[in-house]
Amino acid sequence: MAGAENIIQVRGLRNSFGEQVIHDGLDLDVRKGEILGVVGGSGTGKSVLMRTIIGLQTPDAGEITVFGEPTIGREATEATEVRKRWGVLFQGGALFSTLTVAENVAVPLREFYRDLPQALMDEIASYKVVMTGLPADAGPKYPAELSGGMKKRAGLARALALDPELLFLDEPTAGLDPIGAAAFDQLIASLQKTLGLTVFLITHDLDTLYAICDRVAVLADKKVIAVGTIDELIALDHPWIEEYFKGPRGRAAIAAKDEVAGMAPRSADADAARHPTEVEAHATGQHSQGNAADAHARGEAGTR
Ligand SMILES: Nc1ncnc2c1ncn2[C@@H]1O[C@H](COP(=O)(O)OP(=O)(O)OP(=O)(O)O)[C@@H](O)[C@H]1O
Repeated sequence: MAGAENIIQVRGLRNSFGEQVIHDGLDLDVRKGEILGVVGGSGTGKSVLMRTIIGLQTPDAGEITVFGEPTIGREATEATEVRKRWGVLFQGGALFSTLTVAENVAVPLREFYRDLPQALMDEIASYKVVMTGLPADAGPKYPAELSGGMKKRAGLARALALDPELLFLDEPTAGLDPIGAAAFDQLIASLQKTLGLTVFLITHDLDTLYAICDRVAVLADKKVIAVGTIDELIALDHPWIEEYFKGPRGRAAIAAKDEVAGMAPRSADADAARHPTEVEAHATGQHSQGNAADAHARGEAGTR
């Protein structure tokens, strides 16, 4: 993929809240048409990174371009054209509880296309509802009437309202049961393929990483310490990465993936050995996260 077009480019990003430095010298490229998984221990700043890329958080320093347009320090009104080209599924879905599903989906349409006739807005909303696998009668329902999985789908329908080219997903499968999570993974993969989307996907879910991500970016030590395929990452000598992918959950995820593929069980080491790394990594050997992977896996709500 050398020379692939970067849809998102982050350089030298620094974010802090008071004394707490979240990112320092963070670089990241997201390539056109890929599903990039973003992982890291709790509090490493995955959501803050996403919020900064989409312009909801102003960093102390750094440069970010999305579709070649700078997003930092621009008023929402200035960046309208580029904002229309992405959709966001926030953690937990972030639906407006007083609006129906269809009204939630119509929110971005109202924001960007005020003059759109109501009938057309309704039609687009119903189409997006069905597209995300919700029953057609989900449109008039309120979020409180939906299951967790349905809420995620409604949030995804809203994220797709403007036919985006780029999708930001913040922990889309958190809190879903394994079957619901696997179904949601497949929905993302099939939408990505059908619509040719580029996807920035924050997750703690190893099954999601194995099932649908083309590459994975690892956040630790205030930076993206490595980016690559899982095989490439596993081949790196970094304690957090090793523990994350080769810990109990990592091994279970590999076994599940192999079972789906009808392959004999193998180990993460064997996986890595098949692909000697050429990772585009900034693997630095810094490892202040220590046992974060394990702690993270234990504390994570995802049940897979
Ligand atoms: N608006 C804010 N004001 C102050 N601190 C904040 C703010 N937003 C985030 N933080 C802090 O920044 C750090 C990174 O938060 P963030 O939500 O990005 O972590 P994360 O990697 O997404 O974590 P998790 O995996 O638990 O969701 C945390 O310590 C958080 O408390």
